[in-house]
Amino acid sequence: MESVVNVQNLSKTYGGKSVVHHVSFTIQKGEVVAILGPNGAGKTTTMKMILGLTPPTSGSATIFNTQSTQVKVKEKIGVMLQEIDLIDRLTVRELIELIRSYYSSPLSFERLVEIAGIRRETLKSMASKLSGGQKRRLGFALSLAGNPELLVLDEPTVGMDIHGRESFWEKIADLQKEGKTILFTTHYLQEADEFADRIILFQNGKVIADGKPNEIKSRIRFDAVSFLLKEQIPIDFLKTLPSVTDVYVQSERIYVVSKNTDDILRTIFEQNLPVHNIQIEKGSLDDAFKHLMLLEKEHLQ
Ligand SMILES: Nc1ncnc2c1ncn2[C@@H]1O[C@H](COP(=O)(O)OP(=O)(O)OP(=O)(O)O)[C@@H](O)[C@H]1O
Repeated sequence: MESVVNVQNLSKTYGGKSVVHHVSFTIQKGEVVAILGPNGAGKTTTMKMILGLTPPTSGSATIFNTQSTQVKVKEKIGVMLQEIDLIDRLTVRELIELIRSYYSSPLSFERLVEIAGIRRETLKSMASKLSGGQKRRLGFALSLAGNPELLVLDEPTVGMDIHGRESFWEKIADLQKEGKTILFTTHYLQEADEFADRIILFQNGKVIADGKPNEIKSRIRFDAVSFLLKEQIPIDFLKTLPSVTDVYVQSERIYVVSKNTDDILRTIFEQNLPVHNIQIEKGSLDDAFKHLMLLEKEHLQ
């Protein structure tokens, strides 16, 4: 198989703070891969390092086995970042034509307008005056202008309405059938699950799981025992119990995350811990993912 993106031990530090930490993965031709994780997990920074827009502190990233800053690679990549800077005083039509003119074999104007779902009446509008959703569509058209082999999309559906999202994902599926490789970031588990062949799960700048959506979903599902404290006691020792993967506090309730909730209950009773209102949480997938997001926020504070 042909490797399209190759990331080896990639790290980025901003002002002494590690935001991407020894990340490695390879993406093969024709894969649709989601980089999934909560806000601030390091998804955009990783993407920018892959694209050569931000230099890594250490490690390396290549596209088609070449540094992405080289022109011959740029011809093969289409990119849509979160903030779309649109040149002032150009209409949508003029901007699409301008970007097409940079490439040796661009997609036709009509095809771009059709794929991106841009309405005919929008073509005469000033690009910089478009709504958020319309800007995203235009950004999608521009990313495809050069008929790229690799599409890199940062949070592509933010700001799109439900119909916009549906048609966007249909087009992505069509592009995959044409053999294109697609890498996108998202913080929606559902989006990654439904539309990617593979999910690379980020947390706190690290890859914590990498696999097919079903594998990832089974990784993040969790059970927990939760309780309130009758009196303040140190709870850190709970983290050292063999089956425990996490202990956190939310609205005064202590959550002890473990695949073996019986073990936790036994410890509570054997040690006669001053707790009350004990609950067994059999987390749904959505809860598990929200939990992951919440953890991220607490770690950042
Ligand atoms: N230029 C920068 N200078 C300093 N810190 C930065 C810079 N860019 C990103 N960061 C920090 O790096 C961390 C990771 O940010 P990044 O944008 O990569 O996360 P993300 O997973 O893409 O999140 P989001 O979904 O919010 O874009 C954050 O804590 C962010 O504040």
